[in-house]
Amino acid sequence: MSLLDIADVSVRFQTRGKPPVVALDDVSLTVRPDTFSVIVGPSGCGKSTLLRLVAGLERPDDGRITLDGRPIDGPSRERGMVFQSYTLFPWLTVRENVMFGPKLDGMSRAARAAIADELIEAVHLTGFGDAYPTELSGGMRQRVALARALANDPRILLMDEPFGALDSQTRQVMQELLLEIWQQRRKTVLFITHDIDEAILLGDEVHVMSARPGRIRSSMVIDLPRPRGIDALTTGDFMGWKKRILGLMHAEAVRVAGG
Ligand SMILES: Nc1ncnc2c1ncn2[C@@H]1O[C@H](COP(=O)(O)OP(=O)(O)OP(=O)(O)O)[C@@H](O)[C@H]1O
Repeated sequence: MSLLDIADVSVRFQTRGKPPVVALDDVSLTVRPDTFSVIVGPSGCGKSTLLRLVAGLERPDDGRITLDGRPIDGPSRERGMVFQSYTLFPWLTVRENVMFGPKLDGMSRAARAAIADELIEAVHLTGFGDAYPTELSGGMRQRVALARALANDPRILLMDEPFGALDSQTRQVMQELLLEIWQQRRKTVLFITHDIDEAILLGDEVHVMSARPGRIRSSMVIDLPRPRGIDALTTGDFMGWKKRILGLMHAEAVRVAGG
């Protein structure tokens, strides 16, 4: 049983005076409810394009995408987004940013304040509710973005390289936080990264994409035990998965380089 169904999807971008860019070529994948799925692939393979389709920000040229059996025909807060460059509303405080969706839904002040308190605590930002985004570090802003997406109680969380702009230490802290939140809430997540460690650490399923035109090259179920933490990175099983995915990515890089 799948929640998200991506079936035979292709995307071509028209470019002036040149042949169209085939960003995605016949991509199919399914995401089961309450699972964490990761798409990993080289730069330019179409990862962001795929996520933008699911977000409803773009439409496929061929194929179809359904959530709960219903076609996706535009953005909706049932699909929460956390992107690398996702900007918070700078004129709103942390608390107001988190409460933004529930307020649009007409939720009472008390109910949305309760949601904001709970989520601000869940992302370890207790005490920062009245701060403005400009007063926060990059990692803290991404925590707010995550809390804001969760406040809408989305059917699926779409994350496009959300930690890509962070330094490696902050990135690990964010990965642990996301693992903790996922363990507690079991949201369905579709996460994009080009970082193999991140993909294995977070994912129940990892889909490896080929270089352009983007296709799903291989899909695997990562059976590392949960709950997971950063210490999983050094286990033998982790290394086994890493070797396998590195091999796939390397073969792809060689193919593209014409080797
Ligand atoms: N609007 C557009 N017009 C023309 N080409 C585009 C457009 N958007 C994306 N592309 C091209 O489609 C391909 C896939 O882009 P996409 O951003 O989805 O890749 P990606 O895997 O997310 O890359 P990265 O990891 O570098 O962010 C790239 O070659 C890109 O240049």
